[in-house]
Amino acid sequence: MCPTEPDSAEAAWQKLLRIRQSIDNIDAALVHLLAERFKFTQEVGELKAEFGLPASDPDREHRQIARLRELAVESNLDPEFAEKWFNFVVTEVIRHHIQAGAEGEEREAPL
Ligand SMILES: O=C(O)C(=O)C[C@]1(C(=O)O)C=C[C@@H](O)C=C1
Repeated sequence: MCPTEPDSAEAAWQKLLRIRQSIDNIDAALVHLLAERFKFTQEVGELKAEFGLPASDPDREHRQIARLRELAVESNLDPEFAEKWFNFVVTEVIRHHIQAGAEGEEREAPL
């Protein structure tokens, strides 16, 4: 048996708990990072709504996807997954931008 492998069910359980602590920390960091990203995209949405800019920017998205796919490969992460994750987040951002634009229009033209 490899010396770093747990040699009993108890040792395996201790190792699982230790690994889960790191997974918990990473999940917390991801939530914090996503919250920060959405704070910034909210600012972008307000800017776009104020100046009548389109909610989505497909060129920017394509450039980001190419960049993130490269970073994923370098980091040994599946580039398909990186692209899916980005598209999932951006779809939500665009939904917020459209909502912000509609609310801005309502404020400008009340019934
Ligand atoms: O950079 C922008 O213009 C944004 O609105 C942000 C963002 C993103 O979340 O990365 C979202 C929508 C656009 O299609 C492109 C990028």
